Amino acid sequence: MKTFTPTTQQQAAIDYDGSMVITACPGSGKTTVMKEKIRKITRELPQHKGVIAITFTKKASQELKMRCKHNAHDTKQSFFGTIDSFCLKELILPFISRVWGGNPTECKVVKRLQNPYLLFIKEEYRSPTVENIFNDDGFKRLYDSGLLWMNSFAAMALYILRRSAAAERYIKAKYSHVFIDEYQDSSVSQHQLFEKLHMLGLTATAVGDISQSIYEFRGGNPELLNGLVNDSDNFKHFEININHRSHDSIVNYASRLLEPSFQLIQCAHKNIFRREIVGNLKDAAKEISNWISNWIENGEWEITKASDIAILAKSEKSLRLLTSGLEVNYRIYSDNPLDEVGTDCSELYSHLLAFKYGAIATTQELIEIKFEHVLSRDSNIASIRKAIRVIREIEDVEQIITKFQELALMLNINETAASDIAVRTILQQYELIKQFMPLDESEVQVMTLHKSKGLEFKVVFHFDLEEWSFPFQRVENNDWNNPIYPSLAQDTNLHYVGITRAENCCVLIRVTLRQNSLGNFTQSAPSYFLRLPQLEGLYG
Ligand SMILES: Nc1ncnc2c1ncn2[C@@H]1O[C@H](COP(=O)(O)OP(=O)(O)OP(=O)(O)O)[C@@H](O)[C@H]1O
Repeated sequence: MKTFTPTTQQQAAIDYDGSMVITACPGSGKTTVMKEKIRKITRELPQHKGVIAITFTKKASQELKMRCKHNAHDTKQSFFGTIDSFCLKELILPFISRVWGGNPTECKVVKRLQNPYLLFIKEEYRSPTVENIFNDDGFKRLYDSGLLWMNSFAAMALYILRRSAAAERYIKAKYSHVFIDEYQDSSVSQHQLFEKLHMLGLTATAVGDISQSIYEFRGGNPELLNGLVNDSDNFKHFEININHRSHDSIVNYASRLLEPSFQLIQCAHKNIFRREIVGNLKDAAKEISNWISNWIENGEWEITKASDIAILAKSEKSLRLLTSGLEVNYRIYSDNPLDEVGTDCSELYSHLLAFKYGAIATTQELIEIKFEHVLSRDSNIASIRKAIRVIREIEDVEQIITKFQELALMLNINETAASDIAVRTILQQYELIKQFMPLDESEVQVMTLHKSKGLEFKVVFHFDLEEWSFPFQRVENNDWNNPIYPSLAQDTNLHYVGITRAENCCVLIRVTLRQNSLGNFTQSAPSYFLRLPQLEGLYG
């Protein structure tokens, strides 16, 4: 991490006390600004109050929490977590029984709805809104059947705030501020919840970057961030637009990708390169393995360890082919069989594996992530701790699964079959087990472009830059000569996110042989992204 003296832009955003919206380019220090603001605010708050700090991923929230608490700083009653965990822990579990009766702690949290439950609701909402909850009694039927559907959490939280004065009083009494990071990926209901919290009197801060919007397919809507920028009566707009992370030549390239008339920054060197490698992704991996080994050995690009280097690609399939040819130590962050199950049970099991293999370091950390709400209704903490600790001591696969099932039962999860099978698969493959171990600095980091969001590396290798690989293409009406790019704007943002992860060097790679959907290798053409005229002359 570089030493941090706030710039004038950053300082202005840190100092402003009212509600605000911060738009920030990659590497501009928005996470650091949020941290400084939270530390400043919590210093002044009485012991019984805190701020709500919402981030897009759990990893980001752990990072923000750690940075806010640095040097034993007391964040008081502050909440750090994702929007879903905020809605669940602070509104749904404590208050839903006041509006719908029943006992929410008996309910199961599910990520995906399957039949017959899918039939309870009028349509398969991508991201339900509070209006949907008012107009579709299927949501209450789901709850009455013991299900809490994650996709509906923000809308349900809003529904509770509209119907329960006690919930409103609780939030107003406990929290003074709300922060939401990565606002460009917020859904309509998350946006409405943010506005509701603001209306309740909380000072509200939204932080985001339209150009880093990459989750529209999941209901994210970047226009909501623009809406706040234009709402100058309620939100003062601050822009932080200096990229402190990437070499100026990388900033030039990335900025021109989005804005062909971007005024270039003068720089003596070009640290962004295009390379064409003959062969397929496996051949390319062999070739870059040599470059990587040499660069690590000679400390090129200020690399001090292998984990300073990232290999990014659009698809998981490409990553699998790539890693089959890599001749350096690496860690792949791919979707594992538990991610594919996608239930509350699979999520619990992922955390249990992370504890077993060390990515979650302590029993306390695991309890805070997964068991907190159980403890509030049943303080049998000693037996939970004991059950958790045993996980690290056993090696037999079936014994491990039995222990996982016991812990699942403590969270009212009875259906474990699909996750049991996934754990069996993971425990048979060292590469999958590795995902649950703490970061090893001797490993190059391999992941999809989506997973790289928010991260930074000294060197980035960006693959999949062939036509048909990235951006996504589709043929309509059998017109093979004029395929269309149906998600060009989001794909351009994703390419931008990938490039701007790099601090000192970014290598854009096209392989000459591309694997098609049938698994065959065919001659490739350069990606649309490599043919943009505004990028000519900007790479080495
Ligand atoms: N004023 C500054 N001076 C020097 N370095 C800075 C400054 N502000 C931020 N940085 C550094 O720039 C890098 C990017 O900061 P940070 O991760 O907070 O940016 P971000 O806006 O959250 O990025 P992104 O949106 O791309 O994830 C970090 O290494 C950080 O230490």
